[in-house]
Amino acid sequence: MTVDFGSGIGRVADDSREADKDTAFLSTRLNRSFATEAKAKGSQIITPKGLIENLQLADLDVVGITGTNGKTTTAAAIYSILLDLGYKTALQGTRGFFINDEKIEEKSLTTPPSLATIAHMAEAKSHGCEFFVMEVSSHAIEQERIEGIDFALKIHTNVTSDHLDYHGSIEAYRAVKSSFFQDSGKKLINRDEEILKFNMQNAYSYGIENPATYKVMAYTLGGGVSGVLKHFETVVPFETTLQGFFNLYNITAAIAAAHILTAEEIGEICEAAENFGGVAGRMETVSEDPLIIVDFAHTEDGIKQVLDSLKEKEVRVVFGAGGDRDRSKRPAMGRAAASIAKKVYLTSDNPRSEDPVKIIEEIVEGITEKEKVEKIVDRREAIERAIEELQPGEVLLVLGKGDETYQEIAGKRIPFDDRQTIREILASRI
Ligand SMILES: CC(=O)N[C@H]1[C@@H](OP(=O)(O)OP(=O)(O)OC[C@H]2O[C@@H](n3ccc(=O)[nH]c3=O)[C@H](O)[C@@H]2O)O[C@H](CO)[C@@H](O)[C@@H]1O[C@H](C)C(=O)N[C@@H](C)C(=O)N[C@H](CCC(=O)O)C(=O)O
Ligand SMILES: Nc1ncnc2c1ncn2[C@@H]1O[C@H](COP(=O)(O)OP(=O)(O)OP(=O)(O)O)[C@@H](O)[C@H]1O
Ligand SMILES: N[C@H](CCC[C@H](N)C(=O)O)C(=O)O
Ligand SMILES: [Mg+2]
Repeated sequence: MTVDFGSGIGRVADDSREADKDTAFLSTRLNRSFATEAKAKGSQIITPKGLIENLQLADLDVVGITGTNGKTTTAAAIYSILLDLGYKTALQGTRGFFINDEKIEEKSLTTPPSLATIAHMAEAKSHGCEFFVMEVSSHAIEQERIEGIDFALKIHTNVTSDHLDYHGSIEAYRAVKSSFFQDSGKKLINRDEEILKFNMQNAYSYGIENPATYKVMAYTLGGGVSGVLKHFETVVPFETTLQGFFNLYNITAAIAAAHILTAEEIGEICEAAENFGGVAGRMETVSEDPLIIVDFAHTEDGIKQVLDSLKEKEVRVVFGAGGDRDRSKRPAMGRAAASIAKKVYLTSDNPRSEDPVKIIEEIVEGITEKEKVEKIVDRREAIERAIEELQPGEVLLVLGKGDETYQEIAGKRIPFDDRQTIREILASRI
């Protein structure tokens, strides 16, 4: 891509084929081998650090959130709190790019390539933003898409298991996540998890079970996650409309982050947190009666967390697993769902170039309670069957796609939205 930053550095490209004497070449880990070619075309070579300096972005406070699950939710909560407190803020992540409550770009990657992120940072600064909240994926850490960014705060949500196809092993995945936290900058760590290795300097922590800088002393989950937060001598209550125990971690991390980043009173921050309504497609109640919830759980831990948070109810689950993605998570997802749910309807979730029937079989391999399984390749039919069989008092969970608006089959994106599909099926039954 090429970005025109205007007067000063002017045009910058991260592809040697777009570089010339008027277009500087941003040299990164991914394209360094093409720098000689760009130079030969008369292009000035610049590094991400050099570009950030040139654009004078140092006073933009960048907040980076990483972890297997909860990045989008925690990032959105921080963004919402900071905006509510009156700070101009930008948000970059899985759902796209936003500035001061306005959507600027549609979703692409969770962490875009270096040049795109720096362009977003420049845009945020030109809109007067003080904060730039971004999700940092494990791919981005490994590929150094975040090179040159001096983070004001780095946040850890959790490290369970995903993307092992890319990283090769769970050890390699954990090492990549840990590598993000080795510098002496400010960091906020989930104390209830012991997987992450981090530099203790400037480390703050949050937790529910273990002693932490920001510690949840008591909580309730009914009707929305609420609790009492203790920070040294200060004890403050907070209330939210978020569903699920795991969201207690996300909101606590967000409150702690806002407190570390600003000079605001923690009580004010907790009040602002109450206005965060959650993220589309994450524990989104699509229908109250019958109770049907759509969630983006697409890992073993995500499924476990969502089911655990509804354990007082009988639950039916519709889900699949993505094609051309980590295959090792498929049986584990099956096991997690079938060990708690009354019935699982296995279906397609972006099979991409793979055979959806084979993906379903790989999920089934992890399930011992085979009598609980029904396989329906067509996702709409699977949802239809589950709604048909849903008994009074039960909950239907439709997992994996969240706010996605397509189903990717054989390289084609076909419009499909779980929430809309559920509404259509319910409407046709009246
Ligand atoms: C596997 C993977 O992550 N691949 C990423 C990688 O692709 P690549 O290494 O194949 O790129 P490449 O084509 O070799 O080019 C490397 C660089 O050389 C440059 N180039 C290339 C040719 C040339 O002649 N001259 C030249 O300068 C290219 O412009 C590019 O800058 O570098 C590209 C440019 O930065 C990325 O767009 C691409 O992401 C692909 C599209 C992708 O799907 N990635 C997914 C898996 C991903 O990153 N997902 C994560 C996690 C999702 C989550 O859990 O939330 C994400 O952050 O979204
Ligand atoms: N703190 C958490 N711990 C465990 N699971 C969580 C947590 N927060 C969210 N989840 C589960 O993970 C799903 C995805 O949440 P979210 O979109 O916030 O994560 P993410 O890390 O951004 O995911 P992705 O990498 O796919 O973009 C949720 O729908 C929920 O099922
Ligand atoms: N960030 C995740 C999202 C997975 C969502 C699920 N619907 C799928 O397609 O597997 C990934 O790209 O692996
Ligand atoms: Mg995300």
